[in-house]
Amino acid sequence: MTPESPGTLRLTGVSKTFEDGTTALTGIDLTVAPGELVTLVGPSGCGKTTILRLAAGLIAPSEGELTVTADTTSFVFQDPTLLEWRTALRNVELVGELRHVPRAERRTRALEVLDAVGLADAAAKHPRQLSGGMRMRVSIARALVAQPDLALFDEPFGALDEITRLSLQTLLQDLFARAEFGALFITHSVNEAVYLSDRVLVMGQGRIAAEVAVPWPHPRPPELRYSAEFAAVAGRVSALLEEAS
Ligand SMILES: Nc1ncnc2c1ncn2[C@@H]1O[C@H](COP(=O)(O)OP(=O)(O)OP(=O)(O)O)[C@@H](O)[C@H]1O
Repeated sequence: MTPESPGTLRLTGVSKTFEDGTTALTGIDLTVAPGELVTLVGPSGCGKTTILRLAAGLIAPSEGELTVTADTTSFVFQDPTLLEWRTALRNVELVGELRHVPRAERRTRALEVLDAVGLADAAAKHPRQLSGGMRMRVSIARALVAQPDLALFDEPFGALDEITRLSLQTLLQDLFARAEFGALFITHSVNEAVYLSDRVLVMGQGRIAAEVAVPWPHPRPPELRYSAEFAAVAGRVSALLEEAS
């Protein structure tokens, strides 16, 4: 068997039953290839977060095999979890500090990434001085400054208003097109899943019920979301979601 390239996540026949007897997942087969963005959509309680927690190594499968071949894995959650007493810049720099990257180098890199997420002018601000969308941009910058080959996103835009959400979707897939990290992304929004990902996995209760390939290369223009071809793919995902629920 050849070794997997960095950025690969693979679950084979994975099941998860918690200590209280709840079976959250049964027979999950899932692969995220290097540089591929895969989304999971499904009704509340179908097991999306459990898959992400398995991938993050926070919990172990009850059955089956899970392999993560990544030098660096980053996480982005719905709550940006920033340190309130540090500026945006110093929140992003923290990753380099923990890795003992020399000060000048980590500062330069953090400024570059803040610029990439459109926050160059807000580097000196504290989290309380930032809007919800700006805080999420800092959280994304903190994830990307580590130069991950795999990134795990647990509904990062779920708490944001529609306009902010659309602009962060555009930003994320631009960053994705440039950095080419592999990603597993959870969302409740079918449009978000189709716009961002290469493949949408539709979940039913504890299992993957269907898969839809999304044909367009990254970066994708924001207007794609208003086209007939986009509506056709999103419609297919919605129908499968209804069937699986
Ligand atoms: N630690 C735990 N102990 C027992 N049961 C759990 C635990 N964590 C999750 N579950 C159960 O596993 C199932 C799947 O939960 P999970 O959080 O993965 O769903 P989800 O699809 O992410 O839901 P949502 O969209 O609402 O976030 C649910 O029935 C949940 O109650």
